[in-house]
Amino acid sequence: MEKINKNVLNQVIAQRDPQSYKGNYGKILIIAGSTQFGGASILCSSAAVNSGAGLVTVATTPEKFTAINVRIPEAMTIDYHQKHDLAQAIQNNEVIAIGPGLGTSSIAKGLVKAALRLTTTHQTLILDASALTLIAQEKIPVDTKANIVMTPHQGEWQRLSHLPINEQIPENNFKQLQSLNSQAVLILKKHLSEIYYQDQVFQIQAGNPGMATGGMGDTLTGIMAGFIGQFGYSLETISAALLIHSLIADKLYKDNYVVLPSKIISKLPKYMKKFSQIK
Ligand SMILES: NC(=O)C1=CN([C@@H]2O[C@H](COP(=O)(O)OP(=O)(O)OC[C@H]3O[C@@H](n4cnc5c(N)ncnc54)[C@H](OP(=O)(O)O)[C@@H]3O)[C@@H](O)[C@H]2O)[C@@H](O)CC1
Ligand SMILES: Nc1ncnc2c1ncn2[C@@H]1O[C@H](COP(=O)(O)OP(=O)(O)O)[C@@H](O)[C@H]1O
Ligand SMILES: [Mg+2]
Repeated sequence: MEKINKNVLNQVIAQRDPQSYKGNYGKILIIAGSTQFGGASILCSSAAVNSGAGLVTVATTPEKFTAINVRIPEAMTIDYHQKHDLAQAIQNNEVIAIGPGLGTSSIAKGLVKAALRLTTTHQTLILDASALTLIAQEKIPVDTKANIVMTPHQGEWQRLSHLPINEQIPENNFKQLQSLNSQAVLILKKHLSEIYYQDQVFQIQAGNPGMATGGMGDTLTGIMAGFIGQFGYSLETISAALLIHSLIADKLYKDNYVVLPSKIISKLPKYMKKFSQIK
C-alpha cells in the first residue's frame, strides 16, 4: 500500500492569481443537516469556506438557516424541500456534497436520489454519512456521470459493502467498490485512512485518536468539497484534502487532549498559506 507523501500539499495548494475572483475557486453545494443534526451542516460548510471555496451554498431545513447564517455568514442557504430550487442548485454547482447530518427520512432519501439523478459530467458528487447509509439501506444505485467520491467510516462501509470491519482489506474493498460503482473513489476513514483510486490504494500517515469526536468526518467532507472546487478533481487533490485534515489535527493533538473539528477549520487558511508558499 503506497503512502501519501506530504509533498502533495505543496503541489496542489497553488498561489492565487492576482486577477482571480470568487468564481475561480469553485461553486459548492452542501446538502446537509436536519432537525436533529444541525451542527453537521455548519461544520461541513465552514470547512468548505475556510478551505477557500469561492461560493458555498447549504441546502438544508429552513429552521437551521439562522444558525448557519450566524456561524458561517459567508455561506448561502436554500430550503431543500423546494424541489425546483434544489434541482437548480444541483445543476449550477460544480461540487455537490451530500449526507452530513441529513438523517434517513423519506425527504433525505429523495434528496440522495435527486443528487444522483441530476449531477452530470464535469461535476463531482461527494457522498458521505447519511447519504451512504441511505444508499445501503434503500439499495439506491450509485449511478451518475459525475465524478464520485465516497467517504464512509468503517461502520458505513460495512453497511455499503457487507464486509465486517475485520474483513475490510484492500482486496475485498476493491471488489465491493467495483460492484457499487467502478469509477468511484473510496476514502475509507479510520486510523490511517485509505484512498481507493482506480486500481491503486494509498494510505495517509497522519491522524490521531484525538480526532475521535462527532463532526470530524463532516469537516473532512467540507474540506474535500473546497479542495476539489478550487484545485480540480484528481487523486492529488483528494489526497491533499485528506492529509491536511489529519495534519492539522496532529498539530493540535500535541497540546490538546481532544481535537475539535471547529479548531481544525479555523486553522485551515493559515496552513494552506504555508503550503502554497513552499514550492
Ligand atoms: N453535530 C452533528 O450534527 C453531528 C452529526 N452527525 C451525523 O449523524 C448521522 C449519523 O452518523 P454516525 O456516524 O454518527 O452514525 P451511524 O451512521 O449510525 O454510524 C455509526 C454506526 O457505525 C458503527 N461504526 C463502526 N465503526 C465505526 C467507525 N470507525 N466510526 C463510526 N462508527 C462506526 C457504530 O458502531 P458502535 O459505535 O455502535 O459500536 C454504529 O453502529 C450522520 O448524518 C452524521 O453526519 C455526526 O457526524 C455527529 C455530529
Ligand atoms: N483513532 C483515530 N485515528 C485517526 N483518525 C481518526 C481516529 N478516529 C477518528 N478519526 C478520523 O475522524 C474522522 C471521523 O469521521 P466520521 O466518523 O465520519 O465523523 P462524523 O460523522 O462524526 O463527522 C475520520 O476522518 C477518521 O479518520
Ligand atoms: Mg461521518
